[in-house]
Amino acid sequence: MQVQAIDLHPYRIPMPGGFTTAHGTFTQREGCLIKITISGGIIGLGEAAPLPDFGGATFAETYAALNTLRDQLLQRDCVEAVSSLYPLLEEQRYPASALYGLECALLDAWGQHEGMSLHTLLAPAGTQPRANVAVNTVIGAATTKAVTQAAQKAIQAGFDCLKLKMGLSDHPEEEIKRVAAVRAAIGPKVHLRLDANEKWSLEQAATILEACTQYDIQYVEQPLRAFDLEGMYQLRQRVAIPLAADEAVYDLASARRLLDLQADLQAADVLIIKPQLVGGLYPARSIIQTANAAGMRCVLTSSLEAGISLAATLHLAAASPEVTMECGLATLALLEDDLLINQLTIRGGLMPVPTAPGLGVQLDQAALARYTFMPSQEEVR
Ligand SMILES: O=C(O)CCC(=O)c1ccccc1C(=O)O
Ligand SMILES: [Mg+2]
Repeated sequence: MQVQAIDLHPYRIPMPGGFTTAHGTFTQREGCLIKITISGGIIGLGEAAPLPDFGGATFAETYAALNTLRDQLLQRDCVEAVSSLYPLLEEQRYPASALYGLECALLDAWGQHEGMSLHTLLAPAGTQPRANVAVNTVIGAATTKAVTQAAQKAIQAGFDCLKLKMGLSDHPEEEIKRVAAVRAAIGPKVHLRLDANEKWSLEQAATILEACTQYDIQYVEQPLRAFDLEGMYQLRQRVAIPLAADEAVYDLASARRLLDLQADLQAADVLIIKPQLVGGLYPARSIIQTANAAGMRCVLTSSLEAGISLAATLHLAAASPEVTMECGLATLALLEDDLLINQLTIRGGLMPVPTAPGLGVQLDQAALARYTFMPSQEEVR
């Protein structure tokens, strides 16, 4: 199982409707598709899609790192190559998304070689991976009317969990009214979570969340600035709605810091984990297990990447018995295309996990060709 070739394919996929957070609007997604060929002609797929606005490296840094790492992995045994990535992650020498993309491609190849699907490979001994993962949809529209309409549409499509983007208005009363309108539109049973993307001050957050307690909020993502862990701790004492750290989990070390604080200054009830940021499926799994042992819950989400990396996160969610809340994986529809031949589906709020060996997905070469772009000289270096 020797690594024989590593091919890199930078892609840029438009996001026709955009994705607006309190940080701004994504209108396209850039990443690098990774194809790793091992002996026997098996090809593993991975995707390095950094999120520079969320603490990740830039595309240029990630692409440069992939070019360097490629030379280090060629000719090595596939399993040994996977293990060689984790010390590099600990040393923080390379962007997390580069290491994750390579891990994913190597695990896909390994899984195919073993005839085992990734969720089976990843499932802890003695546990049975799930065949489907419950997912939430995200709603972020300009007006309250558009938001409630989108919420109703999502329910009709079968979602049982909605995430509402907040922080888009400067007036706390408008934010509260929006939550009230959505809860009224979706009825009492559907799970409702909020995401403020760091927009609020401690006082604003306390005002809005106290008023929203009556609307049965599952949790609120990142009400305060990513670095304000002390503020998060204080807010937790003041409001009953569980707080989730999202932007505060921008790499593996930051996730561990939140877990370390758990004992005395607990800054979050829930950790939002993105494999692209924490640097791999195994690192993500170790965070999930440590968090679970410490009484903190984790939710896995996409980084708005294409279907290859999204499928990998889906496999991990299916293989993580500790992850019981809906995962943020309903984001492929935001992209113009997802680079897969058989696209991942969502029915009744559930995403079926591919069952074929490895990732179980097939690359759509024509789609990749459509979205391939040439990085500048500087990025190739
Ligand atoms: O969590 C989800 O439902 C989808 C993923 C998501 O919202 C997201 C994806 C990339 C960057 C930031 C965010 C976010 O939580 O704002
Ligand atoms: Mg978030």
